[in-house]
Formats: sequence, C-alpha cells, structure tokens
Amino acid sequence: MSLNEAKKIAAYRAVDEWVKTKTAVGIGSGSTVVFAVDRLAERVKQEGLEVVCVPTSFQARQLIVENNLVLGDLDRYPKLDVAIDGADEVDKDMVLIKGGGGCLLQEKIVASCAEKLIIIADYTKNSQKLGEQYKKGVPIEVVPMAYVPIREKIQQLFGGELKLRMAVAKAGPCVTDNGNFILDWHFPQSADFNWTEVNRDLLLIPGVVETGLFVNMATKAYFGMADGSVKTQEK
Ligand SMILES: O=C(CO)[C@H](O)[C@H](O)COP(=O)(O)O
Repeated sequence: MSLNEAKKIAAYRAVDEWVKTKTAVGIGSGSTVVFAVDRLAERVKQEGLEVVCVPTSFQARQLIVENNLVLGDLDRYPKLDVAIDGADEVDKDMVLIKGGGGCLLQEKIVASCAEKLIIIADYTKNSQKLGEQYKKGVPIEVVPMAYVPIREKIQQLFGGELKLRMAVAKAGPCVTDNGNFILDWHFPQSADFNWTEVNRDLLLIPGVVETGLFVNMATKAYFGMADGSVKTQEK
C-alpha cells in the first residue's frame, strides 16, 4: 500500500468514527487532511451530513471552500466538537510533533478549542520516541526580529541545533500564515526530555509564539498501515 493510500484509510476511518451531523469540526493542515476533507464532502453529498468547518491554515481554508463545505471561524464557533489533523510524529505517550507544514500555531489554537483532537497519519509517523522517525526537528514559530537570540537561548538551554526554515520557491525564510519565522530545533537524540517541561520552557522565551510540541492534546491517533489495516492509539 502506498503512503497516500495509508493516509486515506486513516483519514476516512477517523472522519467516519468522529464526525457527527450538526457539529463544528476543526480542519487541520497537510497532505493527510486532504483525504479527511474529501470524505467530509462525500458524506455531505451522500448522507446530508451538516458540519461547519473551522480551518487551521490558508491551505485548510482553501480545501473547505473548494469542497463547498461550510466555512466557520472561532468567533462564531469558539467551541468545536472535534478537530481532525495530521502529525509529523506521534510517540508512545501521544506527544506529537506538528508544524512540518508550518501551520502549528493555528493548529494548536484550533485543537485547544476542540473537545477532541483526532490525529490521522500514515505508518511512518508512529514512533516510540520523538525523533526516531521524523528527522526535521521540532518546529518553533518565532517573531522574526527575535530569531537569532531565541536560537541561542534554546541552544544554551537544551543543546542541539536550530535551523531557520527557508522557503522553497522564494529567496529567504519561510514566512508562516501569521507572518512569523520557523526555527526547526534538531534536539539531541540522546537526551531523555520531559516534553511538558520543554514545551513550557520554550514558551517562556520572549518572541517564541508557539511550539510544534503537542503534549496532552490528542485523544486518539489513526495510522494507515502498509498492510491496509488501520492501527489506533490512545493515551
Ligand atoms: O503539522 C502539520 C502542518 O503544520 C501537518 O499536520 C503535519 O506536517 C503532517 O502533514 P502530512 O499530513 O502532510 O504528513
């Protein structure tokens, strides 16, 4: 089974199990979420499902609009029934790395407004320990003027290496949907971090807007496996 097929079976299963009619749903970002939105659109047509979709990024907003789903926002729907999102890695304790697509800030805000955060992913995201599978580090969204001092402070506090994420089809840094930069923190693999504490300490650094560490947020993860099955994980 290809990676895309694995993403699709995880997304379809999660949408079918968690999205009920007359609910407000947070829509995550990334390539796996595309399949979740496809399934939502299918169910709207087939069974008259009524959902309002609150996006976590420009990409998610476009997906909602292009699929003719009802677009909502947190002003009107500050409490969501469920948020469905991808992840870059999920460890054995359901700690997530998110932000590979640069959308971590709005993803965390939307997840924090949802009663349940449901993760959909292919089998390459399923780890025992963070960093085992995902090699691009923990994304940290920062205010542009502060990226150098923040980089130094994190390096001194925890070690590892921080790389300013660069844009792909533009010269210079990657700029988030919120006008910020991203530092990808390649943390030392040998360290046995308490991610709750690390996340809290990172957020205390002036200029750090949000981290891609999602601790104690996810309710359940669905992994599409290579053999065509879907593996689930709960805390
Ligand atoms: O956090 C994210 C974007 O900021 C995505 O959820 C994460 O990168 C997973 O993406 P994909 O479904 O493409 O593997």
